[in-house]
Amino acid sequence: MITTSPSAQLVSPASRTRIKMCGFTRERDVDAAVAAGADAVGFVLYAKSPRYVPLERAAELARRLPPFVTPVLLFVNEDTAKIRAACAGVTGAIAQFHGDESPQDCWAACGSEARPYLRAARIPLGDAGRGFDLLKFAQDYSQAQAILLDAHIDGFGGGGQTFTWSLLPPNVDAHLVLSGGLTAANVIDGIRALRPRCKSLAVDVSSGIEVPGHKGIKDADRMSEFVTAVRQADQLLCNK
Ligand SMILES: O=C(O)c1ccccc1NCC(=O)[C@H](O)[C@H](O)COP(=O)(O)O
Repeated sequence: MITTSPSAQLVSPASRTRIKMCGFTRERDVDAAVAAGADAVGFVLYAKSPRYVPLERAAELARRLPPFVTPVLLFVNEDTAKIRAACAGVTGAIAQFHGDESPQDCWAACGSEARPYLRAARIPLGDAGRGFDLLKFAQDYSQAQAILLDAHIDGFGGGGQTFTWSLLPPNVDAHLVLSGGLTAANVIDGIRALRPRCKSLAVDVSSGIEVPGHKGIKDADRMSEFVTAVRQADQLLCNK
């Protein structure tokens, strides 16, 4: 017989928020992310990023992943042939396009090979976010597995900044990944604000699980705290 404590709550599968952690460079951090409960682990293949890892290194780190934890390869305006080769070199990888890639670029690199991909929507900070047409973006990139919402910053991504979630449209016909400046302290608010607006919501974090001032170096405690906060959000929404 299975018993639970009186306070234990079952989380329905539909409300388990998937978690992607991004910008890994070290073995121990990948292992800690998996131990903490990450569903996906991202590697930045953009040479100008402080979190850049060459493809061979990304492949080596990704080989540590157990089944059902997905490696995600990040690209910024990369050549189609290089993207295809990179994805082929990392078993089970999906791609994340974080630059100015058109729907046709994404399709040529991944869609035509039936490989899932995420498309980043870089949303202007503050009130300027009002001008971003997410409905059109989601329609334009309807072949993407999900639209990853990030803050528009110099350097494309990993900036640790939040955009204004409340300015997003109330109904988006897409799977969304909330990203940009998430931490254990704000992710519950983010999930509560966004989950009702889309088909499904996952979250993505990089700076918020790092040792402060050390890009690409992750902190095991921060990763655990982040996952704990996401699970709290799931419980809160489950009980509503
Ligand atoms: O992380 C980078 O350095 C990076 C560079 C260029 C393009 C994308 C990059 N990261 C993308 C991510 O998926 C990050 O997780 C996302 O931007 C959120 O980052 P943060 O605000 O630091 O949590």
